[in-house]
Parts: sequence; structure tokens; C-alpha cells
Amino acid sequence: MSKLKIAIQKSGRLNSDSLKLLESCGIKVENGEGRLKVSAPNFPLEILYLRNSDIPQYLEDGVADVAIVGENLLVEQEKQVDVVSRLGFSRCRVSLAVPKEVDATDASYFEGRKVATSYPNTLQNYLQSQGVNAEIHTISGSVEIAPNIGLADGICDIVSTGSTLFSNGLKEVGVILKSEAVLASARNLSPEKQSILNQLTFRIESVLRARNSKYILLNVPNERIDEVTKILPVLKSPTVLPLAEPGWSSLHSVIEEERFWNVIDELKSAGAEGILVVPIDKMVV
Ligand SMILES: Nc1ncnc2c1ncn2[C@@H]1O[C@H](COP(=O)(O)OP(=O)(O)OP(=O)(O)O)[C@@H](O)[C@H]1O
Ligand SMILES: O=P(O)(O)OC[C@H]1O[C@H](OP(=O)(O)OP(=O)(O)O)[C@H](O)[C@@H]1O
Ligand SMILES: [Mg+2]
Repeated sequence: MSKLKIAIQKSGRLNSDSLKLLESCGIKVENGEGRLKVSAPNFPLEILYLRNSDIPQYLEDGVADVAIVGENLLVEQEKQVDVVSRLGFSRCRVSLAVPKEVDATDASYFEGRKVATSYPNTLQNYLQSQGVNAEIHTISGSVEIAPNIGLADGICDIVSTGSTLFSNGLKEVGVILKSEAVLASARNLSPEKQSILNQLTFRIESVLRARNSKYILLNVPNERIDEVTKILPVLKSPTVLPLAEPGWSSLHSVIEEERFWNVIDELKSAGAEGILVVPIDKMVV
């Protein structure tokens, strides 16, 4: 029986979240210990530990069937691959930045100037779309140092918290793209591999949905059930169970974590009490 070959970053920012995601999908993975190719014992998956920056090419060549990779690299390398799921971790943006004392608010500042980056293609496409001509210096890391050593007037690099920019006396002047980790797939998978990918995607989607949702239980006087139910955004309708105390019920439902904080005051004013919010492990709809 064939196995689906999945490329995972060997070490770096994507590695542990990628492995955690597979584990949450019930797939056992040994962490290599120097072996760059390992098989999952309980799912038809072979894990290849690779450099993030090499992954798009391996996908296009069919060396790997699927991969967990930074979306920004797929944009940069423009390979013939498909994004199957967005995974919600390693969120960042690819941005333009300049020394903080410079009076610039957008890409036009770079006209006729030098920009250092590890993402030359992304940068070139963006500058072109803005009608800006600049000289691009490609460097593979420590991009934020470039203006301080006279290598460039500004940079284009990954920003997340902004603390690297701040520590190097730079400020962000434009966001070129937003990125997160994605599950990407090679094109033209065999039907057998496509079917394994479908099973994997089903599990991943169930895990991701559960991560964003909470199970909520609350006690409500019976005459307030309708009012409270209207506030709760529910999958279908809430489960209502009688409490031992006459005239009261327990309402059970599922709510997105963010929505919970928005409706909590309304729920209390509508008469809800003893509100419990608990994590969900998997969610199949
Ligand atoms: N500071 C950050 N915060 C959040 N996500 C980030 C950050 N820096 C990078 N990323 C995302 O994580 C991915 C992996 O980044 P990381 O620095 O671990 O590897 P890399 O330098 O791209 O690759 P390689 O494995 O080839 O050495 C990037 O492609 C990007 O999508
Ligand atoms: O906005 P921040 O939260 O400060 O994150 C941004 C920094 O993170 C990344 O570097 P990383 O730490 O991955 O180092 P690398 O250049 O060795 O990949 C990126 O290249 C920036 O330098
Ligand atoms: Mg990095």
C-alpha cells in the first residue's frame, strides 16, 4: 500500500507546531533523531524532514506529496503547487521597513534606492505593482542589519511582533503580504495518495475547528432560555437539560472563543449563571 510523503521543516519555527498538529490528528511521529525520513506507525504517512526553503521545489518535483510550509515561501518561489489548508500558526507578514528617522510612509520612498531582502521575487513583484524602481540586494538572513551597515536604504523582511525591527532602529512602512503555515500539495497525486490526503485533511480540519471553538455550559431560568439562545451563536440549537432545581435548565453549546468574550456580558444580563467554558479536542460537523 502506498504512503503519502509529507515534508516537515527539519528545525526552525514550523517544526514543533507541525509535529504537534500531526499528533493532534492521532498520527504518531518519531522525531527523527538524525533520521531525515521516518514512517508513522499508525497512518500511511512518511515524514521527510527538510529545510523550509527547499520544500516548494520538492513539492513541485513530486519528491514530497504534501508539506507544511510557510505560505510566504510559496508566494516567493511561485511553484506549481496547491494550498490545501491554512493552518493558523506561524502567522507573520512580509513588510517594507526603513530607519525610524526616515520620513517615508509607503513604497514610493524606495524609488531609485537600495532594498535588502531574502524575498527578492515577492519584493520585485510588489514594487512593480506600485510603479517603483529600486535596486534589490538579496541576502539570506539578518536582513534588519542592512541599513545600519550601509548596505541598503531599507529592507523587506518577515515581521511578526515587530521587536526585531524595533531593536534595529527600523519602522514598518508597508505590508506586502500576510502569511501563515499551510498544508500544500503537489499536483497530480495518484488516486491512492489523494485518498490518504483527504483523510489527513479531514483530521486536520477537525482539529483546527476544535482549536477555535469552546464547549459552553450555562445555567438559565427556564423563562429565559429563548433569550439566552438568541445570543448564543450555535452549531444547530443548544442542548437543554433540566437542573435538579425546579425552574432552571442547563444549556450546552459550542462557541468560537473570540465570540465568547463578545457575548459574555449579554449572556449574564439575560440571566445566565454558572458559565463554564471547556476546550474541545476534535470537532466533526
Ligand atoms: N518571526 C516570525 N514569526 C512568525 N512566523 C515566522 C517568523 N519568521 C518566520 N516565520 C514563518 O515561519 C517560516 C519558517 O521560518 P524559519 O525562520 O524557521 O525558517 P526559514 O529560515 O524560512 O527556513 P529554513 O528551514 O529553510 O532554514 C517562514 O517561512 C515564515 O512563514
Ligand atoms: O517581528 P519579530 O517577532 O521580531 O520577528 C521577525 C524576525 O523573525 C524572523 O527571523 P528568525 O528569528 O526566524 O531568524 P532567521 O533570520 O535566522 O530565520 C524574521 O526574519 C525577522 O528577523
Ligand atoms: Mg527565520
